[in-house]
Amino acid sequence: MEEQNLKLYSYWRSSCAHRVRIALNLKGIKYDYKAVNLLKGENFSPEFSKLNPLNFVPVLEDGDIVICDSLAIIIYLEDKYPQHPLLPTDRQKKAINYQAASIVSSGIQPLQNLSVLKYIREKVGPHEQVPWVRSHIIRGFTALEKLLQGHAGKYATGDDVYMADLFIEPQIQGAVKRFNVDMAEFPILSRLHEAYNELPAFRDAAPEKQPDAPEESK
Ligand SMILES: N[C@@H](CCC(=O)N[C@@H](CS)C(=O)NCC(=O)O)C(=O)O
Repeated sequence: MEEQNLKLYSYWRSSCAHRVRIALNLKGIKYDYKAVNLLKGENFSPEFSKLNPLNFVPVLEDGDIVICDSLAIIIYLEDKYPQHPLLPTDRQKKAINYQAASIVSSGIQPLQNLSVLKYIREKVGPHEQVPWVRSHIIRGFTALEKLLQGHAGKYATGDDVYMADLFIEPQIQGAVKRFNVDMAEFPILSRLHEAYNELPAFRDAAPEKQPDAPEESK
């Protein structure tokens, strides 16, 4: 692992932080893990608000440089650390990686984050939370299956791991573990999920492996 002075503000179960953890592991970059407990509202502390006025994890600190948002962080890491490229050179495959990242990061995850769930729980009703999230996951996964058809190899866009994979796996883990989505409907995604599990960079980034994961999740 390459020695760096990077700090990653993360929460064990955050799928957005999970994407960045995979990128750091693939590139072999050591970092300092700063736990931010979202359930305790630590993301709304004055110190954290200074780092990210949107009060979301992940945040990456690299000396004086502070980057909020997993996609921005991943692009920053890609620029700074060329090892293990996260984008293919083929233009079409590159575009598929951008689309997959966007389907997850704007079409699925924002609709299931804690603030949205709290709003639904309080303003609509607690029973509406899970059906809401599941419907958006299923819609996004259906689009991903179509997008990857004819392009997926061992991984999302061929036989190497790229950006799409970093977004897909944390979303599948959340879908299965937290929202009980039946992956049988999504054969490509199910196959990818199995393949990621073989890779140490993915295994070590998993929520239950993080220092702030509660004992019962391990
Ligand atoms: N677009 C942002 C979204 C960040 C985000 O939604 N983070 C979630 C955890 S995955 C969060 O901090 N939620 C806290 C909340 O909803 O209050 C990214 O990709 O980093």
